[in-house]
Amino acid sequence: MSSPEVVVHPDTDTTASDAADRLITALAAAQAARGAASVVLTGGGVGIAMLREVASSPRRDTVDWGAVEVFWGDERFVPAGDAERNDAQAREALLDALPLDPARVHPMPPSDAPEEAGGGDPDLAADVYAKTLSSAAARLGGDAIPAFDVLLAGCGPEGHVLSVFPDSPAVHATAAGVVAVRDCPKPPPTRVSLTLAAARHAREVWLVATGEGKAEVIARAHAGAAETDVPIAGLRGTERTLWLLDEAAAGDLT
Ligand SMILES: O=C(O)[C@H](O)[C@@H](O)[C@H](O)[C@H](O)COP(=O)(O)O
Repeated sequence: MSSPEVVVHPDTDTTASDAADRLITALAAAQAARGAASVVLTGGGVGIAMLREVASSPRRDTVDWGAVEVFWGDERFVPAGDAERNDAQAREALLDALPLDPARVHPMPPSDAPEEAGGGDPDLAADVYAKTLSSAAARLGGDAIPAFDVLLAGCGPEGHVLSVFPDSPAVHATAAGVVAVRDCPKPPPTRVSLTLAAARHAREVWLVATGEGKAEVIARAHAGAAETDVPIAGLRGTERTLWLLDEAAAGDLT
C-alpha cells in the first residue's frame, strides 16, 4: 500500500482543474499501457466540479472514452434520475457529453430498480453491485474487485470517505466488498458503498478535498489516525495515494 503524496493548490477551482487534468492523463496512459481504463467516480461538491473541468478540457479527447469503464464508489439509495444521485450529477456534469459505451458504465442500483436488479433494499443493491464488480474484475484484472486505474473520493469534515463514516458498521466491515449504509449522518440516510478494503484494490486512489472544514481530519489522517476513527486514513491505492487539496484543507498539516 502506498503512502499519501500531498499536492496543495491555491483554491477549489485550481484543485478541481488539476484533478481533471490528471484524470485525463491517467486514463490515456492506462489505455496506452493496457488497452483498457477504469475510473471510480465520487459525489460531493469538488468531485462533481472536477467532472465539469474534464468536460471543458481541451485535452478531453485524448482519452478513448468508448473504452473507459466507469464505476461509483458510493451512491445515495434514491430513485433513478433523482438529483441526489451521484450518477445523475455525474451524467449532467460530464458523462452525457462523452461517447461512452453504455455497457461499460456501471451505476449502483437505484431504489426503484426491479428487485432482481437490486431495487427496494440496499442490501440487495450492494449484492447486485458486488456481482457487477466481480464480472468487471474478470475483464480488468483482479479477483472479486477490479484493479481500478483511478478511484476518486471526497471526504467529509468528520473524516468519512465514500459512504464510510467514523465508527459506523461500514468502517468495521473489513472485507473487500459492497455494503448497505443506513442512518448515514450525511443525508440522504440510505446509501450503498464500497468498503475501504474494496477501494484499496485501486491502483491509484485520489482524495480530492478543499475547504478549511476538512483541515483537521486531513491532518489527523496524515498523522496516522485509525481508519475506524478517520476513514480517510484507510483509503490507499496499491500503487499510489494522492491527496489533491487546497491551502485551506491542507492548513493543519505540519
Ligand atoms: O455521496 C456523497 O456525499 C459522497 O460520495 C461523499 O463521500 C462526498 O464525496 C464527501 O462528503 C465530500 O463532499 P463535498 O465535496 O460536497 O464536501
